[in-house]
Amino acid sequence: MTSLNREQITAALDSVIDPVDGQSITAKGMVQGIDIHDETVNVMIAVDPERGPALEDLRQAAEKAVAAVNGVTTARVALTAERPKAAAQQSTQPSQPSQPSRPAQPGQRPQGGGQMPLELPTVRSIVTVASGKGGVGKSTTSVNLALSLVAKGLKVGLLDADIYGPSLPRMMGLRDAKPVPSKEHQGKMIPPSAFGMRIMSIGFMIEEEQPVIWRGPMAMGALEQLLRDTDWGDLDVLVVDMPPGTGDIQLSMAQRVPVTGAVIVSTPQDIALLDARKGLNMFRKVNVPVFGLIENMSYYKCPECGHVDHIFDHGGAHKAADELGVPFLGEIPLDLKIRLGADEGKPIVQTEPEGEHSKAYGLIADKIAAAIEERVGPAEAPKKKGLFPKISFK
Ligand SMILES: Nc1ncnc2c1ncn2[C@@H]1O[C@H](COP(=O)(O)OP(=O)(O)OP(=O)(O)O)[C@@H](O)[C@H]1O
Repeated sequence: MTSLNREQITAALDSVIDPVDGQSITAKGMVQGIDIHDETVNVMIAVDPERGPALEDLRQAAEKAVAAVNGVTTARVALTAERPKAAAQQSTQPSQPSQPSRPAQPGQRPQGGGQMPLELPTVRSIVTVASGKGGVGKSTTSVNLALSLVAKGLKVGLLDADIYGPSLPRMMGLRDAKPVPSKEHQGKMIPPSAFGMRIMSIGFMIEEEQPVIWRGPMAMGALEQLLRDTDWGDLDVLVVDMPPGTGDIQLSMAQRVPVTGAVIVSTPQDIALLDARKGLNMFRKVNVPVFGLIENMSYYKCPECGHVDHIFDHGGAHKAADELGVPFLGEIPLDLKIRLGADEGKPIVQTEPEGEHSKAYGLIADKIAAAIEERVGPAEAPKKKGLFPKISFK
């Protein structure tokens, strides 16, 4: 069996012409994502929503071109609509048509391929939490870091972009919660809140046990919709729990979302670190600043006697960070309380805010907040401790 590659698909799409100006859709940067799975190829093409209905012929031509590639048995092409700037602004803030004092996209950077980054005018900064592979504790870290940023007085939102295994509804104790349509901002959803944060997850739309089979373009489309159609309110920082790995979805996510900075979570094992390096390279490729590496499950401290055991090779992430020239943000121990808290919807930073683990998360959050401030300036709202209601578990 021949294995397909992106070059073959891109070459086929070169021949698909946009009738408006006679240019190839690849040359115009309209091809947003190519996802190859065995002999199935999914392609996403970004179009102006005004033109969407008129482009069915173009979509079919692209599908035909991809289907004709040797080895392709199924070709699917989807059109994805990018809202024009004015409309996006209007639907987010109908009562305040312009806000010149605040840059809409503080993390905006030059994009390759003519792709437009998404507009999120009420979000000052976006920090993605990524990992080269699954199961390293990326979601647990995202939740606890987001809570540490809340504790610093920042307005924080949390997006679960882990479409393969959305775990934030469970980790935030929001299993039965659902977003509700916003009365104020038409077409937007108000996401559930917990611990002073608005949280959006694909998990609110699907059952946790239901396997998520969508791939590439479909997944990216769903993610974009989650980001764009959520009423986030004014945020200092949106923390995005990325899907694990460094595939197409992660890449287009990093390209399409105006990310202020990325943090990479790794466990100390070598293999995970190799994956972390891939993650780092991915962000570098698309010019997203990497705020640094976090080593999770770094060591085990016996709760009885205080003895510290380095179950996995300790310090690998620190060494790798030095070698790769990115900051090492800190280490989080392997601890039963962290696991139980995450799995029971009671994150440790919330339940034990003064505990040593919360302090470890807090120190990392300080570095992230400083890195954000360096890029987008200080938070606009005066930092107030206790801005959000304190929630305690009985
Ligand atoms: N520091 C830690 N100490 C103990 N358990 C942890 C720690 N960090 C994460 N875990 C546990 O490890 C498991 C995987 O964590 P998590 O879901 O956060 O990983 P992930 O990288 O987001 O995984 P996936 O990519 O599969 O979504 C969970 O059961 C979580 O409670």
